[in-house]
Amino acid sequence: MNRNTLVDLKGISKSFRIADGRPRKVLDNVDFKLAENEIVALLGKSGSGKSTLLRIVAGLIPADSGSASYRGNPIHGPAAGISMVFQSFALFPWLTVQQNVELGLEAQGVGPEDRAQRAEAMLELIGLAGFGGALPRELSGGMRQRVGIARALVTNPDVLLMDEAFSALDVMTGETLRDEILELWADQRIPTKGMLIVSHNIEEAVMMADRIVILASDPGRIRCQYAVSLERPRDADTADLRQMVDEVYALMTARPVPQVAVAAAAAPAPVDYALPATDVARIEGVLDLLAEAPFEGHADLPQLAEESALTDEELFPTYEALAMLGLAQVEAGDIALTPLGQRYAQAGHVLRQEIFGQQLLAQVPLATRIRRMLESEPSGTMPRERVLDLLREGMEQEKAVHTLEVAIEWGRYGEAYEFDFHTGVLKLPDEAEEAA
Ligand SMILES: Nc1ncnc2c1ncn2[C@@H]1O[C@H](COP(=O)(O)OP(=O)(O)OP(=O)(O)O)[C@@H](O)[C@H]1O
Repeated sequence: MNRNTLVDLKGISKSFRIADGRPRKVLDNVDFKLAENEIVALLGKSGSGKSTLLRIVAGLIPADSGSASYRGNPIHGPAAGISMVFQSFALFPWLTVQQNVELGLEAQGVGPEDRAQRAEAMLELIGLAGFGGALPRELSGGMRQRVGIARALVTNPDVLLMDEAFSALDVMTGETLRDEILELWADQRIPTKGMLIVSHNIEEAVMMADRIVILASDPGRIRCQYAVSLERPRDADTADLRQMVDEVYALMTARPVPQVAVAAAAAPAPVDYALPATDVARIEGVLDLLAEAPFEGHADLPQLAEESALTDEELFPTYEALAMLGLAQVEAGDIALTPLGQRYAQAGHVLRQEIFGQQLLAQVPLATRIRRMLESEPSGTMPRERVLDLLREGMEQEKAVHTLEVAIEWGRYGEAYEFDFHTGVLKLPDEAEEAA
């Protein structure tokens, strides 16, 4: 084994049982190494298995197959050299700050005096001197996460894992904390030799990591890697860094939007594609933002993200929806309204609904299919379960339910079909029923 390898994952696969008892593969044959002196960020869509991968490295859950080792030793349960910081802070509310930080040391059998001293020193290092006696609820979110970080660092971990450690904090607090950790790392004031972080925030990944690993979804696989060869400390406003953020955005959006059949096609269109997790309000919000100054219909994705109040996790499915509906095109880290998208931006409510419905039926096979099924029913109605059964042939229950919810919201807005939430029945819109 290479002496510099801290964590080595080979052929890792992991499935979870989903609601209907069927296994769902979350990670598929993942090979990954974390080397000494390296910070690696894992990026990927929600559900691509990033946290699962981190939890396998932390020894919190086992892989189904493949091998996971830390410094050459198989990982079977939490290893003494590996610590984790959680998004939710995961503090014990009834323990003081000092007691929370001491917990990790207690688990390692460190004596009370030594524990107290080390916890105090760590609290000082992390900017919490004097707060040892406070309870978590008396602290702000940023300070609570400092406690979470102190608890992870007090054991002098060789490897630090961070699962969206800053995403529950406001932007400024998150950035300050992130920069402080990077400073401790760069000045070698902590003995940590490697970090593996999960993030939803592309800029955060570029600011922190030496290497970014992008996971594909369903099941999670390593899709590509990106080296961030910039000196530290990094400045978010330099041209080099912006360029890299752009490139990572481009990689994240490189997924081809499925080429879909039009409504007039003779064969029923496939409906095994999960619809993006977004709603009409977001779709129109992003479209309006894109249409306005300074973008005027064309934007660099990171810039658009900065201007919008949405997270990357909310934006990506929305871009996908805009592209699916033929209202925008996403290419190489840029998004541009199509001529139809421009028209949509200028339209009033009624015309918007009309364009939405027309595009939905022309571009989204599931909507077309629902409409055809309704048209072939003498009553012009059917229970939602019929669509769910159809969706379940190609995807698992959770995704099928979610996809149907999206299809219903979009379909109701575009007046492609109606839905009665009390009875769970889908129905042709009145005018279509009269025409049928
Ligand atoms: N203990 C579990 N039991 C069943 N399913 C699980 C469990 N843990 C995770 N999953 C499922 O596995 C998939 C991957 O989850 P994971 O949290 O690893 O993804 P992620 O990429 O970290 O997502 P996010 O960015 O939303 O946190 C999800 O569909 C999730 O619902």
